[in-house]
Formats: sequence, structure tokens, C-alpha cells
Amino acid sequence: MTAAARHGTTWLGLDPAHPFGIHTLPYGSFTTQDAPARRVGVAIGDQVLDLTAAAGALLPGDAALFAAGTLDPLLAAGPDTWARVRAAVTDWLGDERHRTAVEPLLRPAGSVDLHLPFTVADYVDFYASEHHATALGRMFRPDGDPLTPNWKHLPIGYHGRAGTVVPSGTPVVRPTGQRRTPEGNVVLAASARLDIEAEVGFVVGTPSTPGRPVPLADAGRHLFGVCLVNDWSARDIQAWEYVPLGPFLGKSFATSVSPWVVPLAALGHARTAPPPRDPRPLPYLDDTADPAAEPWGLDLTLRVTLNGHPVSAPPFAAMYWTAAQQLAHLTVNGASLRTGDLLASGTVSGPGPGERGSLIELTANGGSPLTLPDGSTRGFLEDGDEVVITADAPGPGGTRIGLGEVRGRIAPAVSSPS
Ligand SMILES: O=C(O)/C=C/C(=O)CC(=O)CC(=O)O
Ligand SMILES: [Ca+2]
Ligand SMILES: [Mg+2]
Repeated sequence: MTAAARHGTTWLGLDPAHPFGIHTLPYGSFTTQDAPARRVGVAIGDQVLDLTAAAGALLPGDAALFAAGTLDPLLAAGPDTWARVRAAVTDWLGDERHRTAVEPLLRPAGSVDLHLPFTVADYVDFYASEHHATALGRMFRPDGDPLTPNWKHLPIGYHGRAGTVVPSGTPVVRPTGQRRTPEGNVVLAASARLDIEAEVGFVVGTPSTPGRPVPLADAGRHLFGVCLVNDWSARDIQAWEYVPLGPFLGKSFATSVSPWVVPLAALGHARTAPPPRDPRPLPYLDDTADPAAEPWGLDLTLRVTLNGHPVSAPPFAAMYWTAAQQLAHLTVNGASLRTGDLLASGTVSGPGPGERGSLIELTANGGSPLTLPDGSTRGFLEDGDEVVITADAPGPGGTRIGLGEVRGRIAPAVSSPS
């Protein structure tokens, strides 16, 4: 890497404060009006490098990885390839001598359409924020302990619906489902308590062997990168259906993800110690006991806006369970990982009132609605509402690593049989 690239500047003349600077280099899948075939892109500043085209000339040994136009082959190729490709892209964009070859392969970010970046294999949604779990426990189980007895012994999760993971910008149709009215009648109706869940998604690259648990220290061999997730949740459908087997239709209608996957390699400066955990979990989850597995959380600051109005800034550093622990737990029974598995962290909520990652927390279950600048109030989402979640993290030399955004607007329910 050149000295200029190390300092966050390149021949592109980028503002070193740009969230998609030379130290971020996230991967996505794009098309343009004139070229409908999918291509792999790397975001740099307000431009997108066409990696499918660039690899043919600049990385010929790896060109096949980008031919399909999704990240799937790159994810499957494993950590040595991830490092080689990232080093090459950093060199092209950072070193003036590549300018003539690379400049024609840059597209203005505003001129590309972004798609689901990888094929979602299995989707798991965890529940790793102690603040979120405590707040929901108080609301739903006021007579018992807010945390269930298992909560500090294992990262709770459920298997979700991979086929309804949609890219940022896809309209979210208000779900219809069964619920129980306050009078006790069971009805089929459009959800009246549609919520968001601001989460971070971990994307699995390298698969694992069936029957072989993935130890904490091996997480970095399997996890490729992160994206942002909005796990839309219909609280009324959820409340009626989810005992005893967990969330089903209340969360399976749509889960939105950001189009850019930021490799874990870009988040080295964001690694941070997780909060103290007590009691110590069993050895396969005890990252303080394993000398090969330094415990790492990530210092990501999420920001949630509703119709352009900031409503929350959830801190990911406060999460109790780490991605490595979630991976170790997910595979401890011998279940294997597939390329493209998406592990959502669970709703990210911090301790402060402005740090909650769901409306059910921000509005006390709808009882204390938010007031928006236009004077309207929201307990839960209305048709036409648009939610945007962004995030960034510390990078080298005072730079910021951006995660981009996940955006979604609520469309009215489709009428359905009763
Ligand atoms: O505690 C409950 O009864 C319900 C919890 C959730 O709905 C949260 C969830 O789906 C997992 C998460 O995103 O944290
Ligand atoms: Ca969730
Ligand atoms: Mg969902």
C-alpha cells in the first residue's frame, strides 16, 4: 500500500472522512440501465468499482469469482482469497500507477441499481442485547424475571425465513395475520403493531463440516463480513402465535438487508471487549478462558431514522453475546454452516432511552408515542412510513468505516380472505 492509501487518501481525491473510504471497501451486486447482467462492485467514495470487469484484467487468476455477479463464489473461497482480493483492490484504488486502468471501471454510485449481494442460505435471528431482552421481558412477562433462566447461558435464537430476506429499498407490505383482540376474539387482520428491529447481520463465507462444532477461535475463518438488518416485526401477530415455539409469521414476511457487505477485515479498529459477562458460560462459549479466542465485540454506532427524523442511536458495543459465541453455539449440536448463512445479532439496544433498536421499546409498547417534526405521533409504523438504519465504526487514523444503509417503506396491506 502506498503512503497516501495508508493515510486514507488516494488518487481519487477522496475526502478522508468519507464513510466509504479506502479502508472500507465493501462488496455489493449491481446492474446499470445499459447493462442488465449482475456485476460485483466495490463502493469507494461516491463511486462503484466494477470488480467483475476489473478482475479480468487486474486479477486474472480470480476473475471467475466475480463472473456470476453475486458475492457467493467470493464468500465460498475462504479467508486467503478474501485477503488477496482486498489487498489488490486497495492497491488499485490507492496507487496512482493503476489510475489509467481503473478509472474507466468506476461508475457514479447514483447510476447503479443495487441488489441482494449474496444468496441467503439459512437465516438465524439471535437475541443478544441484554438491554433489549430485559426491556421486552419486563413488558411481556411482568410477573417474572425479565431475563429467562437460560439467557446468560446461551445465545438464544430461532431459525428464520431466508427466502424473504430482501434488499434495502424493497417496499415492505404490511402483513396480515391472526391476532387476538383486547376483547379476546381471534381475527385475521392487517397488523396494527408493525415494528422495526435494528440489527447487525454477520455473513458466513466458508462452510463448516457437518457434525463438527466451530470453536470460538475459528469464527474468523467462517465469517466474511457484516451488513445492516431491519427485522420487521408484527408485534400483535407475534404475541398471539409465539408460545411455545417462538416467532413464526410475525417476523417472516420481510427482513431487509443493506446492499453493501463490509468485510470483517475492515473492522479491525472497531474490535472491542464485550461487556463483562456473569456467570461464565460453559467452556465452548467462554471466550475469556480460550487463549486462542480473544473476545471481540464491535464498536458500531447504529442510527435509526423514521421519515428522516432521528429516533435512536443503538450502540452495538453493548451486545452481550458476540458473533463468535453465536457461531459456536449454532454449531455445537453438529449443525453445519453454509456459504451465505446470515446471522442477525438480535435487536441492538443500549442502556439509554435514545439507544433502543425497536419502536416497542422507544414508545413503551405504544403507550408513549414518538412525536415527529410534522406533529404526528407514532406508537408503531403507519403506511407510507420510511425507516432508514445506518451505522459506522472507527477506522485507522481517525477515519470512519461506514456500513451504508438499510431502507424500507411500509406499503398498505393486501386484502386477504378472512
Ligand atoms: O422476549 C420476547 O418475548 C420477544 C423478543 C423479540 O421479539 C426479539 C427478537 O425477535 C430477537 C431480537 O431481535 O432481539
Ligand atoms: Ca430480530
Ligand atoms: Mg424477519
